[in-house]
Amino acid sequence: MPLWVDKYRPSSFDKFVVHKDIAENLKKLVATGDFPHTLFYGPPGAGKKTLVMALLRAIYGAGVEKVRVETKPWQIELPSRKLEVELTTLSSTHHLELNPADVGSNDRYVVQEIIKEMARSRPLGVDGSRGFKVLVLNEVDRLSKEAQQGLRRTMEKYSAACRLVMVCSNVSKVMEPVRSRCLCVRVAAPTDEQVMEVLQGVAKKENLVLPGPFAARVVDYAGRNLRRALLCLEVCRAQQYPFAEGQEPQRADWELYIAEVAKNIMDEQSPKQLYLVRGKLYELLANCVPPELIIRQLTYELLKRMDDEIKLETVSYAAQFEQRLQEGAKAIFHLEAFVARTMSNVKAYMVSCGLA
Ligand SMILES: Nc1ncnc2c1ncn2[C@@H]1O[C@H](COP(=O)(O)OP(=O)(O)OP(=O)(O)O)[C@@H](O)[C@H]1O
Repeated sequence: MPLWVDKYRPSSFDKFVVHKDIAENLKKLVATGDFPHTLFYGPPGAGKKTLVMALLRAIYGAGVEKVRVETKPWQIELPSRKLEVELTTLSSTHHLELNPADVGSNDRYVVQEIIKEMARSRPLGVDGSRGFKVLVLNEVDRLSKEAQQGLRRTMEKYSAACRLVMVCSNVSKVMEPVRSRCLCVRVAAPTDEQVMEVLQGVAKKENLVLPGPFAARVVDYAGRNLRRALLCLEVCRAQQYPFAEGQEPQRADWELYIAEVAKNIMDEQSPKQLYLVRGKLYELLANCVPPELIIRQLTYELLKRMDDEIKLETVSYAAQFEQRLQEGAKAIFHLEAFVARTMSNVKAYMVSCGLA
């Protein structure tokens, strides 16, 4: 049984509930018979992947949905040595999808090699004209600078044989020369009203009665992330149905853990407490919670617990340390520095109020 997020993903542009305007424009673009390299960017759960899938379907028809998942080694000839990297790809006869950042520092070779290989096997159109294949690259914001430079060169060289469709959440980490060679499509987070509309649509198709106050709580919990909203609704459905008006969405374990870290920071500000919090941050990282998500969620939980006077400063430091996180290598340094700075601010504020 597919999850609701997959089951109710609109497959064609006409069925879109949100981003109808983008869908309409892409539809017109495809109708011209060609389209440029495209870069979709926007926050998690905003609907980027759904747009990419609908775009592929609009170009090639339902055939693109018959995909093969393969993990195969790629042999890459370098001037000095032979390199072998293993990469998982998802492909149909018309397109290939991959996550080049998964191969770490070898990403630059992978990007060039795969595009070259694709260009070699250029498909024929139904009328005998030479068609093009689409290469979908996910998380291009995680690609190294060298890989992005390679991408830019290959994009130009093979533009007749293949089109790139790139997806990322942080567009500022994609270099300007790549961005300027693409049609950049901003996929904004849906509004709370739109998330509600999607939830109501799914509830209707599943024949569920969705009480207003409960639905509003799910929307609030989702924080304008459609995937989160749908997953939450499905979990709640499994836990208790009929839904109760006062039913609370179940929060994930990592979220509860971060809430506990925020509580630790607000309870005591000392080197000993910082040491305790460091252990918990390591635990989160070891469980593959992305550092950017940790800092964002931690800030959110801290704001709930602190006085208005220090909120602005906390947000400003969170932004500063998040940027260092993006630029630096060791996430734990920046996370811990943010915690130490917050503890220091909270302590100074309490002293100034005569509370400590
Ligand atoms: N336009 C839409 N109308 C209705 N539902 C949508 C729409 N776009 C997305 N959804 C629903 O939201 C879910 C999440 O969307 P999607 O996977 O496209 O997000 P994303 O931006 O690619 O997220 P991430 O960056 O985290 O991978 C989809 O599985 C689908 O069910």
